[in-house]
Formats: sequence, C-alpha cells, structure tokens
Amino acid sequence: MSQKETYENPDLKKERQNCPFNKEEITNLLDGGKEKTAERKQLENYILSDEQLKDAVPMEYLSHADKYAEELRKACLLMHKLENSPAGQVPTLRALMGAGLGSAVLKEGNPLALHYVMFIPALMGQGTIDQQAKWLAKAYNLNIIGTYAQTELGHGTFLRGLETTATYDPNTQEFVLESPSLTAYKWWPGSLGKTANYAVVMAQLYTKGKCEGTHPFMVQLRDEETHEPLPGIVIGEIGPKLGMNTNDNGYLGFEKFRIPRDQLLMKHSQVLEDGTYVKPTNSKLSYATMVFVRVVVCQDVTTNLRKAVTIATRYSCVRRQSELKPGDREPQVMDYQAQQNKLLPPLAATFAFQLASDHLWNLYNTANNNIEQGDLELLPDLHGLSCALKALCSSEGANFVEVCRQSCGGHGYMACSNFPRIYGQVTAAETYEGENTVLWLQVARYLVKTRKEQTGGLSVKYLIGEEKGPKTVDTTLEGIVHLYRRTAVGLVDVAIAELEKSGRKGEAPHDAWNHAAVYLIKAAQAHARLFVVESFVNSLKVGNLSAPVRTVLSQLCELFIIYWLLERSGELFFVRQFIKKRLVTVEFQVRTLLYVKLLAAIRPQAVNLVDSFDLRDEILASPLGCWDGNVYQRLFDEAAKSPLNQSSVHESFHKYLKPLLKSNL
Ligand SMILES: CCCCCCCC/C=C\CCCCCC(=O)SCCNC(=O)CCNC(=O)[C@H](O)C(C)(C)COP(=O)(O)OP(=O)(O)OC[C@H]1O[C@@H](n2cnc3c(N)ncnc32)[C@H](O)[C@@H]1OP(=O)(O)O
Ligand SMILES: Cc1cc2nc3c(=O)[nH]c(=O)nc-3n(C[C@H](O)[C@H](O)[C@H](O)COP(=O)(O)OP(=O)(O)OC[C@H]3O[C@@H](n4cnc5c(N)ncnc54)[C@H](O)[C@@H]3O)c2cc1C
Repeated sequence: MSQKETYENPDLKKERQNCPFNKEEITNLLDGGKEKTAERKQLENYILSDEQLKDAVPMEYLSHADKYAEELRKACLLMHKLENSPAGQVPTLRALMGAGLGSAVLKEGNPLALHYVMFIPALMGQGTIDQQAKWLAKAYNLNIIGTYAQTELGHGTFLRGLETTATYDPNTQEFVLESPSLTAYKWWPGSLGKTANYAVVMAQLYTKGKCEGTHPFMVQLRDEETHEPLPGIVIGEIGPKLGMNTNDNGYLGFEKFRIPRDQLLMKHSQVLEDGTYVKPTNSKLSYATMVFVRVVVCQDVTTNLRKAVTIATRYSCVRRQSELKPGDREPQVMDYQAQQNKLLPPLAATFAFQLASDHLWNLYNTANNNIEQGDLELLPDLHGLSCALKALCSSEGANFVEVCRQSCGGHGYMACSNFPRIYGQVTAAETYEGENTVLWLQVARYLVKTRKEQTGGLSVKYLIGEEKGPKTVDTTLEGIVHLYRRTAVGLVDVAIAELEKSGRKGEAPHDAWNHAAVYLIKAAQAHARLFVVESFVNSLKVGNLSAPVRTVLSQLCELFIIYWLLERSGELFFVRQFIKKRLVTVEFQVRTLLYVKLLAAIRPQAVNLVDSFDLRDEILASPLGCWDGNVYQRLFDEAAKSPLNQSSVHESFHKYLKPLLKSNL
C-alpha cells in the first residue's frame, strides 16, 4: 500500500489477510497499466508532500469568501507546481482537475476547473488555426483565464431559446453583444464570478438582419491588469450552492459590448467582412464542447463513487453493532446481509462504470479525429452514447453515494465523513452539462429513429433487424445479457407503439412525444444499462487477467447485472411477451437465489477490493475511510477542530443564554 501506518485496526488487518488475488493487478488495471500506476503514485507524492497545500482548518469553518480565497491560493500554487511535475503537464492537469488527486487539495471545487475543462476545449474545438494560434498559448500559459458562458437565467436546456445576441456591424466589422432582458443574463458558468477574465460566450448570431442561431464568441470580460470588469460588462457571483462552493459560478450581462469580427470562433461557421454568413456542415458542431465534458464527467463521477464505496466499506468492517448470534460478540456491520446488499452493488458499479466510460472515451477520440477530417458519421452515436452514460453514471452514482452515506449510520452524516462533498459533486453532474431527463429524451430520440429507420451506429445495432438469441430462460451470463437486450428492444417498441397510438388519435408529433415521455425515458435507461452490462461482460472475455482476479471480477459482474435486473424488475412487465411466457417469474426466482449467494461470496474480499483502488487517505479525506481504520480516534480529532471547542464556555452563553436562564428564575 502507499501508506503503512503503525496502527492498523485488527478487524481491517484480518480482512486483509489471505487475499486470494493480487491487489496491485487490479490497481494497474484501473490505472491503465503498471507504468501509469507508478506515474500516479509519483505525482501523488509530489503534490501531497507540499505543506503549503494542506488545510490549516477544515473548510466548513471558513466563510464563503474565505473558502474561495483559500482554494484559489492552492489552485494557483498547484499551477506553479505544474512546471516541474514528474508526470508531465497534461497527465498532471487531468489528475488535478477531477475527483481524484485534485480533490485532496481542492475539496469544494477548483476555481480554475472551467478554464481547463471547457474554455480550452472550446477554443480547440471551435476556433480556427489562426484563432488557436492567437489564444491557445495564452490560455495554456495562464496569461488569460477563461470559462464557458452558455446558460442564462431564463434558459439552460433549450439552447435555441438563449436570448443573448451578437449582432454583426459591417461598418466597424464588430459584433455587438447585448443582454436584452434580465433572463438573458448568463447565469451559472463556473469560475465566472471572480476568477475568469475571458469567456467563450454562446449567443444568437444576427447578421444581415437574420438570426443564424447560437454561436461561440471569444470575449474579454475583465481588464488584464486590474481585473476590473470592462465597460459594458456586468459581472458577479451567484452565491452558495448545495456543493462545489469554490467553483465561483457567476452571472454576466452585456450592455452593447463590442468585439472584433474575428472573435466569433469560426472553425465550423463564419461571418465574412461584408456580413455574409457561411453555414457549418452540421449545425450541432457548436455543441461539441458539451459532448467532451459529458464524456469526462462519466469518469469523474466514477472516481467519486470509488471514494464513497471505499469509505463505507472500510468503516463497515470496523464498525461493530447489535447482535447477530445471541450471546456472541457484536458483529462487524458488514456481516449483515442487509449491509452487503447496500455496499456490494455500488462496489461492482465502480468497475462497470469505469469500463463503460473507457469505451466511451475511445469512441470520443475516434469520432473527434474523424470530425477533424470532415467525417461526421460517428457524431450521432457519440451524442447518443455520451448523453446515455452521463445520465446513467451520474444518477446511479448519486443514489449509490447516498446509500454509502446511510450505510455509515450517524457518522456518515458528519461533514468530515466527506459524504456531503462527494454527494454535492455527483448530484451536480445530474444537472450540469445537460439535465438528465433532457438527455434521456435525446437518447430516446436516437433509439426511436434507429428502430424506425433501421439504421444507426454501433451502440444501437441491436435495434436493427430481427432479434437474435435464446427465447427461453438461460441461466448463463450471456443469457441474462440477452434478457437486458430483449428488454431494451421491447421498451423501444412499447414507446413507438405509444407514439403511434397517439398519432392515430390525431395528436401532433410533438404532443405524442410529450405523452410518451414515461415510456421513452424507460427505453433510454434500459439502453444505457444494456451498454454498461455488455461492456462489463465483454471486458472480462478479453484482457490478460490472472485467474484469481478474473474470478472476483466475474463475481462482481454477475452480482451487478442481477442487482439491476432485480431493481428494475418492473420494467420487464412492460414487455408483453415476457409475461406471456412467465419468463419474469422464473427468472426472478433463479436470480434472487444467485444474487444472495454472490453477496456472501464477495463479502470476504470487500476490503481487499477497495484497497485495490489505492486511494490515499488525503483523497478519501474521511476519518471513516482511512486505511488504518482508526475511526473513533480520528472522529475525536476532527471534533477538536471545531471553533466551538476552543473555549469551555462560548461567549454567546453570556450574551444570550444566561439572561434567558436568569429571566426564568
Ligand atoms: C479531466 C477530468 C476532469 C473532470 C472534471 C469534471 C468536473 C468539472 C467541474 C465542473 C464542470 C462543470 C461543467 C458544467 C458546464 C455546463 O453545464 S455547460 C452548459 C451545458 N448545457 C447543456 O448541456 C444544455 C443541454 N441542452 C442541449 O444540449 C440541447 O439544447 C438539446 C440537445 C437538449 C436540444 O437541442 P436542440 O437544438 O433543440 O436539438 P433537438 O432539436 O432536440 O435535436 C436536433 C438534432 O440534433 C442532434 N443533437 C443535439 N445535440 C447534439 C450534440 N451535442 N451533438 C450531436 N448532435 C446533437 C439531435 O440528436 C437531433 O438529431 P436528429 O434530428 O437527427 O434526431
Ligand atoms: C454546478 C453547476 C455548474 C454549472 N456550470 C455551468 C457552466 O460552467 N456553464 C454553463 O453555461 N452552465 C453551467 N451550468 C448550468 C447547467 O448546464 C444547467 O443548469 C443545465 O443544463 C440545466 O438547465 P436548466 O437549469 O435550464 O434546467 P431546466 O431546463 O429549466 O430544468 C428544469 C426542469 O425542467 C425539465 N425539462 C426542461 N426541458 C425539458 C424537456 N424538453 N422535456 C422534459 N423536461 C424538460 C427538466 O428535466 C427539469 O426537471 C451549471 C449548473 C450547475 C448546477
């Protein structure tokens, strides 16, 4: 392990004895190879050994403004350290922006995150070679700091409804940016409140008196020297949120603010000097930055889930409570089947989500390279799959994090458990970068289109042609994956039947769509789940795994796909042929039995599995989840940091309570 303590809780020590598999093999698998593990560890040592990056007091005790200032201090220090990073700049940046190493230093969100996660990708994806030459080096060198300003007070989802205008003036060859109403104000962009001095702003482009839709513009917001907002720019921070409080989300208004013509990012569409508009090959290319973030969010949510599962699993093996066998010592709570039922599915999910996210990342890179060459064929599949996995990983991830918190009883409710922060981050991902319901409906649109037109990308091939595979109950892993596939196909057919029924009643297509939303969303979710289970099963078929690692991963895989099947059993009842053949009843009996057996089989390896994640204590940031299991002492040490414990009697006693007590005498 990366940290050997002198103390080790005896229960955890026992859990770690006789581990049947090589933990490092799993660590390497998750990191992407032995060399990557070594690189990550070296980077962690480099960053986490720096005393200046440690918190003097827990963040919870700081004011909103002090929290921001403190995190900005650390974020800037991290950027200074980039130069000498042993891992190279790009891998270091990746590690520092997300839920892994970065979160050990910046616990409530990185004020520079949007610069790297959206501003630079937007410049790369939307800017011409000349525009990139002008801005990218400045952005990389942090001469300028940017954000991505799209959402407005009145509209986040419906991008065609954005109100900010950019009107071309051919006389001066400038665009005039304007917020025509209060609801047109940009509202939400991260880093916008106080940190950024530039932004890629999405606005409705008007030229020659015609609106050409939303387009990205490079806009300077603040003076590069004084950081004061430029004349015509109204800017501020939107206030405290459920989580991510140091991402300084902001608002932004334009009062006839002029920018040169060449600050329209013109890779896909242009406005010529005389105001002539040149269309893109596909109008959705200006949405590409969002696609990139949806892809990386899947990975980020998975890392957060791994943290939650590690904390809850270790704690559950240290915590002893109640009586299992009359007269016996109180058992580790992990020995209750009910607790295993809470924690082993999310543990399995961390593997399932990572494998699916890796697949999506590969698709993104291929599709993006093709798009650079002008080939857009993979774009619909990339859009469909990134929406599906972003929505699935974030919604299931948030539910699982909450279950992990509950599994730690009262101590899980402490701020220092780190569950509130982890939950704050994961649930944010349910909303940002496309609200999940809205994304499910985008997925459904793709599925319905594929099924009806019998053409679509790789992720939806199963919807094309006749259904293949066994028609009866098949107890193999392949058999159960096939059941997922039949459910997914069946639900798309049910949704289409619903749309057609409404059509026959004379409803317009948009009304029919709205009235079929429940079915459409179920179909989209079944599709996403099918993709995840298929990725998990297929990944285990290939790869150079040792027999013990393959065994434990196969158990997790089987547990996970049965868990989802049982959880989502209601959906099978939508597919009429399943009921007709009594398939559902038989399937459930067989599966429940196997599920319970798998819980017992995996239970002894739970701690070893979370140890394999190799998450340092600084990253877990929770007294409940530390490697040594010294939970109670650490909880006491955390309580000692409370400002209310710095004196035996607080001054407010004399001010308020004492007079009240006296008055009651
Ligand atoms: C390195 C690790 C780091 C990890 C760090 C992570 C953590 C970082 C911390 C903080 C990050 C926070 C970032 C958050 C940033 C934001 O939230 S930015 C704002 C994001 N906003 C949204 O996502 C808005 C959601 N809305 C939309 O995407 C669209 O408006 C819509 C898709 C819902 C609808 O658009 P509309 O124009 O109305 O399209 P439709 O008519 O519905 O569809 C028309 C066709 O276009 C296709 N399509 C739609 N979108 C795309 C796309 N992106 N790409 C490709 N194609 C697209 C759609 O399928 C339709 O096709 P057909 O006509 O063929 O059916
Ligand atoms: C932490 C955080 C960070 C963010 N960072 C940024 C940023 O950096 N830059 C940026 O530009 N934006 C950012 N956002 C904004 C974010 O992208 C939007 O909030 C998000 O896209 C949802 O849009 P909305 O708020 O308009 O929700 P709405 O669309 O108003 O959603 C409200 C409800 O209406 C439903 N709904 C809406 N449309 C439909 C439909 N067509 N069919 C069915 N139901 C529908 C939704 O499902 C939801 O239940 C951030 C948001 C958060 C929370």
